Amino acid sequence: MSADLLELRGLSSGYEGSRVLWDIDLAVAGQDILALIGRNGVGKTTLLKTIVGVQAASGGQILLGGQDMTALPSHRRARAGIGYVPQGRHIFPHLSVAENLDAGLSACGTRTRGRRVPDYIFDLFPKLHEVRDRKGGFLSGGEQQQLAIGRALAGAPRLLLLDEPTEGIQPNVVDQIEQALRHAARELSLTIVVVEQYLEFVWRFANRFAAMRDGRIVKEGKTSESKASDVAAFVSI
Ligand SMILES: Nc1ncnc2c1ncn2[C@@H]1O[C@H](COP(=O)(O)OP(=O)(O)OP(=O)(O)O)[C@@H](O)[C@H]1O
Repeated sequence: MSADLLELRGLSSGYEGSRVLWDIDLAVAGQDILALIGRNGVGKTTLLKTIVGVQAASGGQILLGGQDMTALPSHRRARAGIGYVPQGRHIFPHLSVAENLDAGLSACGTRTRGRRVPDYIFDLFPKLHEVRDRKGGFLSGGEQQQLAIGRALAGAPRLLLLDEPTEGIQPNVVDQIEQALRHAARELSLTIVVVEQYLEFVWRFANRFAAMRDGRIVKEGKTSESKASDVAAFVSI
């Protein structure tokens, strides 16, 4: 069993006047794929944003490989190896695919050291190579998702945070994305935390799950030791 890559200790966070996360303790071992599940509004996105530093923690600690990230700004966390694919993808619509990927390198400071977008991004997502000169805004939803993942992987993160990667994507493209992520996880020794409502995908892709309710983690386990139907109550209304 590898040591924990990500550790959250008593993590709290929220927005002006409303606390959303309450004393979250979570340990994610190196190369684990952990799915965060839960109904709309329980705080899954807020948890990812707090880990990545887009949202400030109001208490507790975030450790990556034992190093305290809690007080670091998000660009320093990106340099330390945290990659993030936000919900809704947030690609730059007026920039080309190649420029979007370049932005992923800049975000983690590697562009300044003269690196180019690594070839493995195009090996993982051959479609991105085909459309490398096309503006991001002209891509299909599935292509945009591949681009958002490629952009996050361009900086060779250790930890990849994915927010609902299958949302609004047709099943055959979900399969392609799943295969590419699996391949990337293996080749790049990635640890992944994925927010996902689509339990079939979770049970194929993740080896662990953590279910959230009202800003707290209320159930955790291995996907191999439980059934998707056991946790369906945490995602359906
Ligand atoms: N920018 C914001 N300002 C104020 N409140 C917010 C903000 N973003 C989210 N919230 C609130 O925080 C709570 C948790 O939202 P969050 O998006 O983290 O939930 P979620 O589990 O990811 O839901 P979903 O599955 O719908 O994305 C909700 O009550 C939401 O209304």
